[in-house]
Amino acid sequence: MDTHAGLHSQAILTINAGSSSIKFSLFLVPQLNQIIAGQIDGIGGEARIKVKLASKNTDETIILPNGSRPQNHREALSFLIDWLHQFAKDVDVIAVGHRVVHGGQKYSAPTLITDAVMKDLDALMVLAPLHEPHNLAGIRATQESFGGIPQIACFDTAFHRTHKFVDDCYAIPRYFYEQGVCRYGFHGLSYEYITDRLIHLFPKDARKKVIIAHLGNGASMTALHHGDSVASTMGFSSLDGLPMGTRCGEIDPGVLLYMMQHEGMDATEIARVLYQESGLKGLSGGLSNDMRILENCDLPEAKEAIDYYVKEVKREIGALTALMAGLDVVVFTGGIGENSAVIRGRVLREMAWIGIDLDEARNLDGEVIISSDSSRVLCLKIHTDEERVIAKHTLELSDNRVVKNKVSNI
Ligand SMILES: Nc1ncnc2c1ncn2[C@@H]1O[C@H](COP(=O)(O)OP(=O)(O)O)[C@@H](O)[C@H]1O
Ligand SMILES: CC(=O)OP(=O)(O)O
Ligand SMILES: [Mg+2]
Repeated sequence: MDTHAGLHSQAILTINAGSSSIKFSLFLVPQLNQIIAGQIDGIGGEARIKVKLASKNTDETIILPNGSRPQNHREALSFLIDWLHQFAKDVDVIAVGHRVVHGGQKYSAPTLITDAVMKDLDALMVLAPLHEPHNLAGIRATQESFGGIPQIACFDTAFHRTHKFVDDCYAIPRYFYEQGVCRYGFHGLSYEYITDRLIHLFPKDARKKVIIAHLGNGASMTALHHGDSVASTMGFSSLDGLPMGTRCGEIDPGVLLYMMQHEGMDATEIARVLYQESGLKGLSGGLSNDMRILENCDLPEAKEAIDYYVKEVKREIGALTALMAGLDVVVFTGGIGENSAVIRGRVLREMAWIGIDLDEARNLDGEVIISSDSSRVLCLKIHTDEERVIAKHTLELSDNRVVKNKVSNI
């Protein structure tokens, strides 16, 4: 495989270590042309590496042979780094940017990673157990493999630090808030990318009252006014809000008390059920966490899981609209938001009362504008690109570091 990047081209590597996959990209500097985009998934099972080379404009999937299949994220990361050293040997990686899901209250912007930063992030691991441990493992793996080059953490929570206190707190004793028990909101890199695209594509609408629905394996929605996040459906952890592939979404805390008091479940068991056995998978009776499979299944449980999903998306659009006192634009993004005309269609048709007029043909064709020309609310489908946001911040911060080093060395 040849990246056609040219010998000793300089590039930024981005790593987005998720709950079940590791996404990676190489961007040439300074223009940030993406030369490789890829993903390792099926970690622990039949691991595959999917690669898209800009030079070929094709997707290639390599099913890893039995002996070399990574069994966990650590093995997958070391496999990925070896693979990159081999297949992108014409490229010099000058900085690595990482998606880090949780930045807590302290980190409201991308940050150059130091030992002190890693110590802070280690302490946040408990708040995002499905993501943060993998994010930090990714950082450690690239620190070992790429030596002293700058490593930048880009936080999912940072985008939401514009919320007012009442949109961030829970109605529990105030000292919990002081301890950091508050609504953080996630998927911020995706929201940042979509906000930039909106400003570029629809400058007159981008600063109005906007809801972005990031519907992927993890899912959340954010209300934006004047381009700033005012509220989001995910809260303290990545469990809250919409139902997800395997996560429950909003739930009465009384259910957790019931699980403890009547089922004798401890925190580890409850966490497993809420993070890994719930959502679409749980409601479909264990059928699948994948919307594609549920959409193509005739069993009533699959239908009910989709009905619940659609109901919750509508409910949250209503709630966020109420908080903004209006709605001008709805954007769908993420794996489900971008690819499922069924889900987009159902949500938008059933919300016609709010001023939405869906254009069925545009929706089926997956066009960017999916509402009719006479719709009061503009409805859009926009592909998200968290990796590009990471690369942009990594370039900015690593450039600064190079300049600073030069200055301090004089
Ligand atoms: N054509 C499709 N129709 C319905 N759902 C889809 C389609 N393609 C992908 N999806 C959904 O998108 C999900 C993955 O979304 P993605 O945003 O890539 O996930 P992640 O949160 O892991 O980044 C899959 O689990 C699947 O349910
Ligand atoms: C925070 C979160 O839910 O992330 P993902 O969608 O990658 O699972
Ligand atoms: Mg995602």
